[in-house]
Amino acid sequence: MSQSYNFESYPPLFRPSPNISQIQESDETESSLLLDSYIPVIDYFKRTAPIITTTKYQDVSEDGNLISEACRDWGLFRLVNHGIPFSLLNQIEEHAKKLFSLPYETKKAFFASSSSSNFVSPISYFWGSPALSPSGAALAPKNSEQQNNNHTLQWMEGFNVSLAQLSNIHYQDLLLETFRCLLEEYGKELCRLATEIFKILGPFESNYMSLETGLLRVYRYPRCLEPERTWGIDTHTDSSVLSIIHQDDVGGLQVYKDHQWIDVNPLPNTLIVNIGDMLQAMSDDRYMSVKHRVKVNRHKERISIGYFVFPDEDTIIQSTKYNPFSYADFRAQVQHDLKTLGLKTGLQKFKFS
Ligand SMILES: O=C(O)CCC(=O)C(=O)O
Ligand SMILES: [Fe+2]
Repeated sequence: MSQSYNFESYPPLFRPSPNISQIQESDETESSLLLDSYIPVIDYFKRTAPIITTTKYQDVSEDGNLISEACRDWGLFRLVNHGIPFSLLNQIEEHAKKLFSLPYETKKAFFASSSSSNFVSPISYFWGSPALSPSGAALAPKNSEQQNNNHTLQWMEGFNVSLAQLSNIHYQDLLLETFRCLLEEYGKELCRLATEIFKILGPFESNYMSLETGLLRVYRYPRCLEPERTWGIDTHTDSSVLSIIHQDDVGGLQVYKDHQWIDVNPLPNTLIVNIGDMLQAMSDDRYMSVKHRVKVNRHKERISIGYFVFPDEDTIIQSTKYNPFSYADFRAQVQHDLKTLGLKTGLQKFKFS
């Protein structure tokens, strides 16, 4: 069943233009390829179990374990039995829905940092592009709120949450303060998971992943009248070491594998773990950062929560495949590419020629 629209809460570019008099409700159903049943599912309690024989993993190395095989084959896996209470995930989702349904102007104002009072909000609001400047400011089109003249516009809005700064402040508003506490708790859980997974995939230098850099992204992908012409998030790889995603039951995430796009259909109480570009480089391409994208939906909005963790920004990453670089170098390159080309070229720029 379709949800009702709440256009006031949408960034202006996401509202239908006045000359569309009627919202078309179509009956089309997406054909799902069912290939997602091949995506590796790891039980957290059996995470380091060696793979003996399965039809999916023919080429098992001697030190093979479930997680490293999945990261080598797919660059992504589903994690079940992760120990994060279902109720915590539900509550974050519920609070996020309430916040996203506030008027657009209120959301912008709620999370704005104030230079007069030196207040820097650890939570910022953004829309139209997942890319932010290093200071956390949104890169969404600034002067085009009434007109869609930006072909890179992506159909999403979100809250960007710096975990290192989240415990430094308390919001006066009860909804915001509860949201902050829930995110703080969730952040701790994800630090625990990321640390464990990083250890299993290593050994790596300890500075190659710095929990201090951890951030959460809480996304809403609003309903879209033309889902075939728009992406929630277009094809990309994550710049992180690791990314851990929780999605609601709407679906839309797709992963690229063996020349085809596969729906990562939602499974209850399951997290999705992605390899990012940094882990690809530090593992000498043993693990690959996986291409993925997010579709939008005509009938339902979608909520997802991503955790992203990066290397210490000045640590030099040594690799047999890439020129030595720091995460700060990589991020500067990405910002430059986004500004000049409108897309991220990523690790390619650092590869030994
Ligand atoms: O919303 C999702 O499922 C994925 C988000 C994502 O790919 C990202 O933030 O990099
Ligand atoms: Fe991503």
